[in-house]
Amino acid sequence: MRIAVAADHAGYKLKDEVAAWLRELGHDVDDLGTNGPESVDYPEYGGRLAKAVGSGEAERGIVICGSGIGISIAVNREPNCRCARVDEPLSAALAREHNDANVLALGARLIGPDMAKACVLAFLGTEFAGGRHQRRVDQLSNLLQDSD
Ligand SMILES: O=C(CO)[C@H](O)[C@H](O)[C@H](O)COP(=O)(O)O
Repeated sequence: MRIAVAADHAGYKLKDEVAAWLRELGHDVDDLGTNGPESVDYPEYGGRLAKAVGSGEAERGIVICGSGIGISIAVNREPNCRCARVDEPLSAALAREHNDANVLALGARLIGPDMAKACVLAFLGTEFAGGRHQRRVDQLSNLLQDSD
């Protein structure tokens, strides 16, 4: 699967670890930065990733900041992205099964690499259930159209 990853300074180390692990698992990973500890702003990196996933360039995205909150808000500004911030695997699976989330947000100051990887595995390994959930996801898209 082609997966884009992005983080701010608080998340880049965890992002690097998750990206290397995803490559070992055989995924194609596009690393959209940041790549060091210098302070940067999460809207820029969330915005880059949102473009990559929203345009279809990447099938899924993973974003990481200190809490996962700011960068998830940034990604959710893109109409074609549904970003879920989670800190345990059941929420990651439900974000796929019920919400067809295509971007996962993690907080590097809140969870460690093992929990992050468990969340990512659940996110990548769970299918959208469709049915009544499709109707609700369609309603989310309609909310954005109505606000134009
Ligand atoms: O957006 C956030 C909080 O909602 C992220 O955790 C950021 O990484 C955090 O705000 C960055 O904080 P810093 O004090 O500038 O390192």
